[in-house]
Amino acid sequence: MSFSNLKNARQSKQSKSYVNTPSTSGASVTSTAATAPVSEGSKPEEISASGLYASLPLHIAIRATEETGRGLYAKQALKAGSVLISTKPHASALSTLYLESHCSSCAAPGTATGLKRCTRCRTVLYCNATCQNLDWSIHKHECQALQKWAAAAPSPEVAVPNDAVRCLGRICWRKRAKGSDSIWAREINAMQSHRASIPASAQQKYTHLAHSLVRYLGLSSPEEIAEFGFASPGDLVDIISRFITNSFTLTSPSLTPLGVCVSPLVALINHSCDPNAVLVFPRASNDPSTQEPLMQVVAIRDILPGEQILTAYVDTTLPRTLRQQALKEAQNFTCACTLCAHPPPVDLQEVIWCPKTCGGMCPLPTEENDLVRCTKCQAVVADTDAVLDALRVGQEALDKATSLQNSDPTHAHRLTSKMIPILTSARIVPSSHPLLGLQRLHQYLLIATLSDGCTQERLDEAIQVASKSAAGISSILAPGHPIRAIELAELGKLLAVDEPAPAQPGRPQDFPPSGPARLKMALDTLIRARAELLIAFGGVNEGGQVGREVRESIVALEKELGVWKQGIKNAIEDIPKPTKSR
Ligand SMILES: C[S@@+](CC[C@H](N)C(=O)[O-])C[C@H]1O[C@@H](n2cnc3c(N)ncnc32)[C@H](O)[C@@H]1O
Repeated sequence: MSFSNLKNARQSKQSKSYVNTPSTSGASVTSTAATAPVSEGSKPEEISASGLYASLPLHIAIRATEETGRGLYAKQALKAGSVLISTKPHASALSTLYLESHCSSCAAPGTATGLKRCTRCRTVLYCNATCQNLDWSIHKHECQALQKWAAAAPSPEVAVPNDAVRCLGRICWRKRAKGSDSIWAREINAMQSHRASIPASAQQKYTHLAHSLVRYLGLSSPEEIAEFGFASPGDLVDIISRFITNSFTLTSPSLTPLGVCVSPLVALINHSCDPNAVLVFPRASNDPSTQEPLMQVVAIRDILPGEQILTAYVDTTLPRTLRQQALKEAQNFTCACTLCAHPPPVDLQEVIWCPKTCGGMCPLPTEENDLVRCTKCQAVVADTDAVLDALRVGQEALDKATSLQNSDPTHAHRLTSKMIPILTSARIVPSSHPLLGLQRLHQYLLIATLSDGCTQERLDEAIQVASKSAAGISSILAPGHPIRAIELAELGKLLAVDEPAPAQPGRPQDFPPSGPARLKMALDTLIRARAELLIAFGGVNEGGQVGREVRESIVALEKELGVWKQGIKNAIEDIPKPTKSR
């Protein structure tokens, strides 16, 4: 495989992400339709969809409980790898970083012939006229708003509003066009709003978003606000609250966060840190320009009849304390899933190796509790201050490198290169935070440097880092989780890249191996990756775009290895047979 096949494999997973953020409880739902009449206890109660959600499949029901409000439930057994919901979002917007490189209609990356730029606003680009025409009914409003925004911008850095403002603008224009009584608008209004319980810490965010939206939509009078079906400025806060609570990260088929999108149906799904389903954008459609971006909810475990369908709102590679903190801050609820309520005695997301190297592990020390022991040999960790220091600087470096990854990748790479050995020497286990995050970011930055020149040294280093990331991820995420499947696919693809200067025969090299052994390892890894991709991105989608690419690589590698084996066979047959000596 040539190096170019690796491009687009994965870019950063570390950038800002949207989640479908929840509010306090079912009682605070202010929806106008399909609102949850919450049950007395925790027994889920079936509720009517009130004519909404045309794409709700027959095998899924909307039910509600006192504790979590509405949710989606399986009416029949659902197999891992089956696509539970497939729907186009009501609205989506690319983040500013991707406006130049992706189509603003179908979210595909630019092709070799290049994307076509809107000649009026010069801000959005499209694959072709089909994509442009499909987007025109909304973009015609957006186009003018973007031009006005750019003309008034004090500097080029703020010449385009952020994706949240642009997505909200798209929702408002579409709502105005369809009418407040349309099913489309009723579905938007049925999404949960936190207007009544906005935490003080979030007030500034809401105010800023509201000001930006008013400016972007060009609203200057109550009459203009009314045109969008808002009875008062308070209704504007409501739509912002619904957006913040229910928006999702729009991702590429390899999980790169590309922007934001909203689907009222998918927003009915509640959260678990141990989810049985995932939300992905596999690019499954046969008619990409008209259907994409297509959101799909895929079961990653077998789901029983009556079981609730649950996805994770937060990055589940993070330790429990950070997940809980993120859910509380952004979504105002305390997660009581099995992983949070009954954490395992050794949580692989926050552990160090035993100081006596017995093979056991110790929980991470904290400022409050610095007396920690190996759970296997009971050895006490003596150097807790050093571990705490390493964790603190590791977190700082991860935050800094994450923020610099696109603007100054060299600096970000220096930071990850420096920090990984420090955390490793503090005996942090590779699946633990923040080492895993640093490792994954380092891998992304290394792969990016390969495009400047793929030397054997750089390629081998990228493979070593990818292998550690894949091992760390595999120890904490279940088989078939998309992050795990993509990590394995990336490792396999790196192993399959043609070696610029393979190690000479006879020169032993531990890892990665060279020559045919490397190809065999690539093949095995890609076969494992494909099995997981078929679950993560749906069997009917053949594992999505990445699954289809991996299948092609497997076929190519099998051929290559076949040629090699045949070559050996031929060479053996060509060796003249020793003649019998007299
Ligand atoms: C995106 S909505 C999900 C659908 C929502 N239950 C509804 O009725 O519209 C997020 C909200 O659901 C609730 N929720 C979701 N997962 C929860 C969980 N694990 N525990 C408690 N509440 C949860 C929270 O109230 C949250 O504000």
